[in-house]
Amino acid sequence: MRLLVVTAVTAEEESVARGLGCLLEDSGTRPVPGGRLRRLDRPGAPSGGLPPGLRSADLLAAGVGPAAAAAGAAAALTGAALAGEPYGLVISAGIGGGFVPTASVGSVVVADVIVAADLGAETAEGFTPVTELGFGTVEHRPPEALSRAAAQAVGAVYAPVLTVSTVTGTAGRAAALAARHPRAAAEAMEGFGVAEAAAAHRTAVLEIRAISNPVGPRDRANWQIGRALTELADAFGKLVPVLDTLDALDTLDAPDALDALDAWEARTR
Ligand SMILES: O=C(O)c1cccc(C(=O)CC[C@H]2O[C@@H](n3cnc4c(=O)[nH]cnc43)[C@H](O)[C@@H]2O)c1
Repeated sequence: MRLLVVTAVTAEEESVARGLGCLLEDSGTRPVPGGRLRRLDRPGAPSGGLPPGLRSADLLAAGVGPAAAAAGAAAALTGAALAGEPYGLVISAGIGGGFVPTASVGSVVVADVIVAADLGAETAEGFTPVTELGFGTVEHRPPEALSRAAAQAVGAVYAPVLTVSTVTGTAGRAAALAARHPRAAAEAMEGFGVAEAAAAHRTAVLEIRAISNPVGPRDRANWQIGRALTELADAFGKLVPVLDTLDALDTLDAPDALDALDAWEARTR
């Protein structure tokens, strides 16, 4: 199974690489339009054949925000498909803000749903999501059994992760988001962009966030970014055994990847 992990910045990419390092070796970089992929490969078996399971991971630091994330993920997914090496799974990963008390600083959240929380219109009655205006979508759902297994392996909170274009900086905004999304555990700025690109390629998506700060009044000096990056690396280390079971996606083209994942989910239930 080939994996693409999209982060915003290289510090997050480095954490993911450290976490996956127990299984995969760094084999350099590959260009993609607008950026470069860092390739981690699994060493071949002595016979020259590759063992089943997770074969490689491409890591992409695509920039901050949903637009940069979508553009980067789409370029990588398209490049891989054209090269005849489509990805079986895309993960949006990085640090994020946690809704207190569900997700405290230092905890990890795996999304059961990835929500575009500010994609819509402001009206006299308040915020209206774009779907109520007759357009598009505001939610992407990761495969349930896979995301649940990932959360369990990592010891993560399993709950909605919101994607916003503006980091929440007031108690009022935090309360408004929590009222609209009472189950939300985290907010970040890239998940929905990555999920849109994955959906266009009919490829499964996960989002994993290590919490660096509470969602609420802006207190940038107290963001615990180093701690969150360590937790992110730890989470990817714990995720390896789950990713290693996804060999069913190995030989399939992207259009079939979701069907293969359904089959995997049926087997593991
Ligand atoms: O100094 C600020 O207030 C500020 C404004 C915009 C962006 C930033 C960043 O540091 C980028 C945020 C980066 O990290 C993720 N992240 C982390 N915590 C949060 C949060 O509470 N809300 C939204 N995003 C967050 C995000 O995914 C970005 O990649 C700082």
